[in-house]
Amino acid sequence: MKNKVIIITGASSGIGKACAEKFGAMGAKVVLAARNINNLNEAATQLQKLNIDLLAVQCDVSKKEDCEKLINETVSKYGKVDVLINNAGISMRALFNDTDLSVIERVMNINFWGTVYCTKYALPYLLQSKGSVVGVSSIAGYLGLPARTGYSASKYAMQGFLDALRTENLKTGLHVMVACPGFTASNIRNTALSSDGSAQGESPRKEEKMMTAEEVANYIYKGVSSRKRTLVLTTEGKLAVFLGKLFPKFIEKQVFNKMAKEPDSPIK
Ligand SMILES: NC(=O)c1ccc[n+]([C@@H]2O[C@H](COP(=O)([O-])OP(=O)(O)OC[C@H]3O[C@@H](n4cnc5c(N)ncnc54)[C@H](O)[C@@H]3O)[C@@H](O)[C@H]2O)c1
Repeated sequence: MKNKVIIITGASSGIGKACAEKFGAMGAKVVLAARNINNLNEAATQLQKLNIDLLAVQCDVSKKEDCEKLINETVSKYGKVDVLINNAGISMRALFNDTDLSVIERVMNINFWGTVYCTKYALPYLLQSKGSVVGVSSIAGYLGLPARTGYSASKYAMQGFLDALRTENLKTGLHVMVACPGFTASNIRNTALSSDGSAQGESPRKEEKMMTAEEVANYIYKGVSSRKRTLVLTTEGKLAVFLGKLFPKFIEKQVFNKMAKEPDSPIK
């Protein structure tokens, strides 16, 4: 990764920040993209202390013009793009029947459209470098998770988009990877949207028992380096994806029962 230029969206926390640290530590030039300027500056300061060569760009991935600016500023500073990691994401927890449509739209705008916009503007440069596009998806992109209709829809859509892009580019040298972490300790469950669009403000799970963002970043780093097609990161996840294809009704029941047991679950 020495001197490769890596753009990471949602890079001020969790998996995105851990990826920035990992790729930066391996000699890459890292472009941090995040919405909140204070969080972005804080992450940039921490990474600069590790002597990582970086550019910080304020970017709300749900806005086309921000994504275009992100790619333009990257190319102005570094002259190329080698890897784009579409990591920015938001979740939700509410039954569809109770959920305001604006919640589903917001989740789609960030998780799906954010990926499409960034990829669109970066693609000419990625084709030149025969680089990599990564989508940080989820098991929710393989299985329809209850109380996560918008989240599952956004990750299925992201995966469909990236799978089609990969097929379209079989002869161009572009590498496309879908990474599906299992439960990973982060803010994603705290910031998940409720039925009215407010943040949940708490996690229904024991975060300390989950994979760490650093572990996920190591897998993503290895996946990009060896140009893997997909990464499903936990044994439980691998099993669920595999069995979900063979025995969909059985897996639906398992998923329902498991998620109905979460302390604040709306599923009955
Ligand atoms: N943590 C998990 O259990 C888990 C599991 C599977 C997949 N994922 C996926 O991993 C990715 C990273 O999530 P995380 O777990 O590190 O949580 P996180 O909340 O720490 O990271 C998400 C990042 O995206 C940013 N973001 C949200 N909306 C944005 C926008 N409009 N523009 C730019 N940035 C925006 C957030 O500010 C945050 O920095 C997400 O796409 C998530 O869906 C997480």
